[in-house]
Amino acid sequence: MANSSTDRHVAILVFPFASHIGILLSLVRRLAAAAPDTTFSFYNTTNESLFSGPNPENIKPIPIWDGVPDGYVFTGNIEDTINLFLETAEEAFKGAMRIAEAETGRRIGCVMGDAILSFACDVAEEMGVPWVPLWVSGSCSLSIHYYTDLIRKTVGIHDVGHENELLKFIPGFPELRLGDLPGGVLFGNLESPFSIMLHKMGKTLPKAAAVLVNSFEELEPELNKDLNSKFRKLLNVGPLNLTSPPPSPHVDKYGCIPWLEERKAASVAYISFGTVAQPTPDEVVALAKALEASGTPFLWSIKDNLKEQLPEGFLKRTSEQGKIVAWAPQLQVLSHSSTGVFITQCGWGSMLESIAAGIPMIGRPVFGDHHINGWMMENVLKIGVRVEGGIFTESATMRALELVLSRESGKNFKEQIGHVRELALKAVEPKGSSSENLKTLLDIIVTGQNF
Ligand SMILES: [O-]c1cc(O)cc2[o+]c(-c3ccc(O)cc3)c(O[C@@H]3O[C@H](CO)[C@H](O)[C@H](O)[C@H]3O)cc12
Ligand SMILES: O=c1ccn([C@@H]2O[C@H](COP(=O)(O)OP(=O)(O)O)[C@@H](O)[C@H]2O)c(=O)[nH]1
Repeated sequence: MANSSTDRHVAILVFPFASHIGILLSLVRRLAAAAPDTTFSFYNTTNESLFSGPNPENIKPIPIWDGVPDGYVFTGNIEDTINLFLETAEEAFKGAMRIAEAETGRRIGCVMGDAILSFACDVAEEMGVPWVPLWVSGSCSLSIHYYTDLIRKTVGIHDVGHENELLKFIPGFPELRLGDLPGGVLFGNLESPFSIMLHKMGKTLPKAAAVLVNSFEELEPELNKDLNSKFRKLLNVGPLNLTSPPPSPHVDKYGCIPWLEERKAASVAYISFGTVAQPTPDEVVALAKALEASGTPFLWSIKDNLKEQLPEGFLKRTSEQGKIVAWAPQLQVLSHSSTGVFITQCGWGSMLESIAAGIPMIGRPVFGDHHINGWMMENVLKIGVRVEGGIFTESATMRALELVLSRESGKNFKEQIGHVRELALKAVEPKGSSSENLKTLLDIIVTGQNF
């Protein structure tokens, strides 16, 4: 028996890696504020910092096991840790959901969560409640996971050597290089739990009451039109960095903003590769040489282990030109008037943040959805370029900096991303497409209607 709308209980299943957690929590904060009588149990491996800031009281954090056995020696490869988590996740979540129902005294009436956790569909079916997954990336990568079987059947599975072949049969993709597909579709380890989970997700999504995407309809109209015909409901509810900004602005621990204040307008290259990806040590050297040779002011968020790879004397020679930090308040940096270009790995969250700030990009995709995100950025949205050859060299990086920062082409990129930014801002206005979709979502999860 489903609860009444005054004592609804929604379970939120988290994929606790990369920026997935924060994106999902930002949506749940928005829903919890709009539905104060509904309980949202949020199942995550221990991550106290997430709930250190102000949170609606109707979000109940529920700890789950991360799947790492006692005494396990980490390999340093995040995919190994992800695979450990995925191997025990279904039972861990089921147990935690029973605890949440006992502690709240409320039966779970809807199962939401990261779309990667597609076993949640079976769990919801067993409970007789709707499944509402959130894909934290864009419709471009989501479409490829939906069409994975067709792609494999048509193209065949390859290891290497076919990267430059073109796909021309996926709706919404006029043509796409095989090398730009997410890992685990045709290339890479197709048998890893992570790849298997993404493949299963693509086949399970049509059973969802609604598929949520961290994007906005106007960004990928052709892709959304096709996926809308394949799923019961496709709801673009983003950009979530705009609809649901973090509860408290990031602390500027390393003084990035005061440093930017001293720089000329639109002159600074901000560099970051997200929370997981890293360029190779050789590329760190090439990027550093290009920045020094071009004289481009730079703000570089780089993990300490890579900082040691910087060229001898680079930090001293560029002490007036650039600033190196271990972490930057990225939203505030991208929004600062001194920032002129974002050198990024093309993570979806970072790309949306760059669009919201109106900052053109230079992309160096690393793994996952980065390549297809970079393809969108360069070829469809035309709001930046990917570095020639796909890896940083001194010459290719200097050409990209010149293209985006100092030529007429740079003005075109700035103008174009201004148009895309306007579309994003319009989508999250009270009558915008994403705001309307959020209302539909609330109907589904709170009143149990509209699906
Ligand atoms: O943290 C990750 C570690 C890893 O070994 C692989 C991935 O892959 C993906 C991924 C794979 C395929 C796909 O279509 C999308 C994503 C990861 O997702 C992260 O999603 C973020 C959404 O804002 C962002 O796009 C990141 O760049 C992705 O890495 C994570 C990992
Ligand atoms: O110095 C940094 C580096 C990254 N980020 C944030 O970390 C997230 C990275 O997400 P992205 O989609 O780029 O990739 P992921 O980390 O999921 O691989 C984004 O929200 C960034 O704003 C940040 O705040 N400061």
